[in-house]
Amino acid sequence: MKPAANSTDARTTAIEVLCLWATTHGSVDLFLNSAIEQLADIDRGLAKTMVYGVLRQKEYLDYIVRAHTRHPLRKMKPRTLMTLRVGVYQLLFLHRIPESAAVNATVNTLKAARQPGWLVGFVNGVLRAVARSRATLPTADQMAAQEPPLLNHPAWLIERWQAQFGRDTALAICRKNSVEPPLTLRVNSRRTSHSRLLEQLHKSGITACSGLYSPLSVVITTYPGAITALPGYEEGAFQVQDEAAQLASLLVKPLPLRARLLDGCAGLGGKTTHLAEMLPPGGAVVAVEPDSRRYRLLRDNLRRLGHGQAVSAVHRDLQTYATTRPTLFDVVLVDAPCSGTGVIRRHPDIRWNRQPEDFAGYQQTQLQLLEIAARLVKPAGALVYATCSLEFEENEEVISHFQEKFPHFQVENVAELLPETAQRLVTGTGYFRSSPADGLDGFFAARLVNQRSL
Ligand SMILES: C[S@@+](CC[C@H](N)C(=O)[O-])C[C@H]1O[C@@H](n2cnc3c(N)ncnc32)[C@H](O)[C@@H]1O
Repeated sequence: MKPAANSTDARTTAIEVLCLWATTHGSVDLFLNSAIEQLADIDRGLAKTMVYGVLRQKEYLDYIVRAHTRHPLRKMKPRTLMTLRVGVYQLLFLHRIPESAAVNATVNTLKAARQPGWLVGFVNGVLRAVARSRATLPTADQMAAQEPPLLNHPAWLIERWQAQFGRDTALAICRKNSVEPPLTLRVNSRRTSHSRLLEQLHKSGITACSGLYSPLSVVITTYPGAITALPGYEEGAFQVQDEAAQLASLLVKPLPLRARLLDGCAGLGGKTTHLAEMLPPGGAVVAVEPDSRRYRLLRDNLRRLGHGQAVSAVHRDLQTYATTRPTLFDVVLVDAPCSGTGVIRRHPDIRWNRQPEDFAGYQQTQLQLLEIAARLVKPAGALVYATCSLEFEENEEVISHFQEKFPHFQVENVAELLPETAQRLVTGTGYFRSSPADGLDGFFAARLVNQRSL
């Protein structure tokens, strides 16, 4: 059977992206975003599903490949190994794809790449053998539950999490990271209401419900299409954002009338736009982002969500912005660059890209940003520090090092700022800490108040 040209494109794209990732260990999202541009919507979704799926199940897929060939995986070229992984992933996880299409279309990518006949025959043979035995193969869930469990994470990271959180939580995090997370939206309360957005989604046949933790959240369990095709997208009715990130932004409250806020690491504006929605009358937000691609997307988001007036976007780094000596702010948010170990379920390459020695470097950057930000906070104002990392070095340790130099910034317990449903995510010290084990992205956030009086 000859596969449709488009489905071959999705597989070729997935394999090319995975090969590029394997040789550079760069961000798979950046590779994917540029590679899928020329694909049709349906193929974009399939290419992304295969790339993310292979990264989430890499060790399990390798276990299955190993069981069907005597050829050592470490001696295979990246294209061979990635083609096998993409093929096995389709056979064992994408049940909507017929077996013959999964095998033939995957093998055809090798022919299109002018690979030698013996290699095409080898990959074809392995995939057909997996297809024949698939009813009797152990599932990924069974392998994750056996002793020792196969968890699709590097051993050093599992050990690190076991030391920090205990064995049960570490294993729960790994298991959650191997499953596709839901798509979560934050309602733009300036444009629509929670119930209206839910109704709009239901009318379009999309199953959605309220989240468990954040009152503004709408959770869509399965949606294979493009975000831009969701009803309400163009009108700015929502922002895609995990519930944990939505809760972290609540730490900027309470805000005085005409409050001035600084988002010191704005990124694409996930939190900037939330801050704009919380602003009291006469308030304003300054959003700083040095990366050109992110800055452009930040501007797009501000326009789409209708915050062009209230937010001034600044294309600089925080250090340079601070040298302009701006008027001091009521609240400064530092949502710092970090290892991202809390968002591995959404960015599955992170688990394979990080190394144990990376955390010290992140800590240094985070402390530097926090110290610059602290000098921009008004007396009696607040500094909110957040990361999407699970690591102690990037969170609690950053706060304690910061306080050694800035003892007039005192940690404030954030329990009162969070909804009842999120109280269990407040630590004994008064920080906000979520984990994939709770069904959320892993976030840390702290609120520090400048005790110097006016
Ligand atoms: C964790 S992301 C921010 C995510 C964003 N707040 C959101 O909610 O969507 C950190 C951001 O900090 C930016 N960044 C890196 N170095 C910076 C610096 N020196 N000053 C300001 N921002 C910086 C990065 O480009 C990145 O966009």
